[in-house]
Amino acid sequence: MGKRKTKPIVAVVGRPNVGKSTLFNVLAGEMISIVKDTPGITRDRIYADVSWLDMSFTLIDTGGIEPDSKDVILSQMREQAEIAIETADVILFMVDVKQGLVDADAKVADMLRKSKKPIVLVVNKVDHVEKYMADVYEFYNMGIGDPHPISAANRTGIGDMLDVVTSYFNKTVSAEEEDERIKVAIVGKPNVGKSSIINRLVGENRVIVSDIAGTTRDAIDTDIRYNGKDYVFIDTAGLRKKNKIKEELERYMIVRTVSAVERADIAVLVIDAVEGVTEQDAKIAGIAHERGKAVIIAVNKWDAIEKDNKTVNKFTNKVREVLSFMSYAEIIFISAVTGQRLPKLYETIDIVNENHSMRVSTGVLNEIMAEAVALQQPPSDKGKRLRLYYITQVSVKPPTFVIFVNDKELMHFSYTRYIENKIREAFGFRGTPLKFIIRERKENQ
Ligand SMILES: Nc1nc2c(ncn2[C@@H]2O[C@H](COP(=O)(O)OP(=O)(O)OP(=O)(O)O)[C@@H](O)[C@H]2O)c(=O)[nH]1
Ligand SMILES: Nc1nc2c(ncn2[C@@H]2O[C@H](COP(=O)(O)OP(=O)(O)OP(=O)(O)O)[C@@H](O)[C@H]2O)c(=O)[nH]1
Repeated sequence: MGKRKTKPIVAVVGRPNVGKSTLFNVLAGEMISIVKDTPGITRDRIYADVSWLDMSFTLIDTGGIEPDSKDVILSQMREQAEIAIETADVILFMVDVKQGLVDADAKVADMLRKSKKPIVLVVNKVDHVEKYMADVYEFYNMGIGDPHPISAANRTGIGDMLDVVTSYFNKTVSAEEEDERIKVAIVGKPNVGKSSIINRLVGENRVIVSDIAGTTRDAIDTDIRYNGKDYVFIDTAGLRKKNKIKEELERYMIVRTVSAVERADIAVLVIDAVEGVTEQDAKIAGIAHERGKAVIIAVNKWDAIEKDNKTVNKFTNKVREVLSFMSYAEIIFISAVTGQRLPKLYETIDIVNENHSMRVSTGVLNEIMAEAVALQQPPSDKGKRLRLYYITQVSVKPPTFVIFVNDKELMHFSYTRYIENKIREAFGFRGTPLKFIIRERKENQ
């Protein structure tokens, strides 16, 4: 433990109507982990966490809006495929047995093949295997490997398909585990100054060319050695804006943010000081929050606003209000243009990195919990009082605690929050979310 757990990313590519949403619902369905205490985040099904046996991955639906002409379909699919190639560890290419092999599929298959990414060809709507098997074989002609028949609607073939998908995971995971560099995703809506920050950081420091060459997505990774430590900055800037309608842009922004954040330990959320903090910032922040990453809120363009001695406080309060679900996040005020407080950005990265992987001994945790319980009586309901028996930290990144209680129903969110605050008072855990798992245990166990 203590190693970074990177969840692989699986992107679904396919023409309209082949059944992507249906598959998405089958895989994510009830398992979709909506974080209820993250307000402002209406989560459309752009991405979801999926578990299969002992593995888990992030599923991304790259499909945008419904196009209406054949030309648009092809160009849209190309966009989807590009996003998938850029962000995914495994690409799930979905076709429809009832429509057969169409030209657009073949063209996209060519693109995917060239990317050298693992591709799983999934043939959907094979509701009767005997009836359709001959049609399934036709898809061998695409030259991207074996077609895997499924019926998303009937939920058949899904397990075999997942076995193939997950069989590609191990290789990437072991390579990442060797990696001791501090991984920082620079996220934020367009035009807040993400590239400017990275350029400024690069300008002042030697850049080491990434040693994992050859993959498209490393093009957006920047390695920097600073004060004898190695950092990787993962960029989400430079979204191609041409020909994009608002909803599409937003989808791509989210897909890229999820992919960057997933590969990082720390997310630096860049906010534009001139524009102030917005709901769009909250949406991006929510991605880092629900993924349990350490978070630094960097208010950029600080050079560009009029300031008096109350400005920092006012801005801080506003950020705390809009991003109330991440009160743990560090806030700093920077300028990519003047370089103001960029050294402090590194300092803050180091601090939150340490806190994100900090471990507290069980003995000390139980002392703190006992004290907390003595100070504020746990809640009761219908004559039954909550009892907290034991607390232990089970993992890091983010720090995760298990609390054993007599009755889970009695452990209200507010009391968990109270215990969390006591733990933070004692240890800080600056910049990192904490996770709590509540377990029931019999009185005399
Ligand atoms: N017979 C059959 N129909 C299916 C199956 N899976 C999906 N469908 C149907 O195919 C249609 C399209 O499914 P969707 O999941 O919406 O397809 P999509 O690829 O997400 O489509 P877009 O949102 O347009 O990109 C729906 O009418 C589904 O009910 C299947 O396994 N068998
Ligand atoms: N005054 C001021 N302007 C800045 C600062 N940082 C960036 N800018 C300007 O803001 C604009 C956007 O900066 P970028 O670095 O391209 O922003 P980005 O977030 O990478 O944008 P996308 O590529 O669209 O995601 C540019 O005109 C920059 O010159 C800053 O600290 N102060």
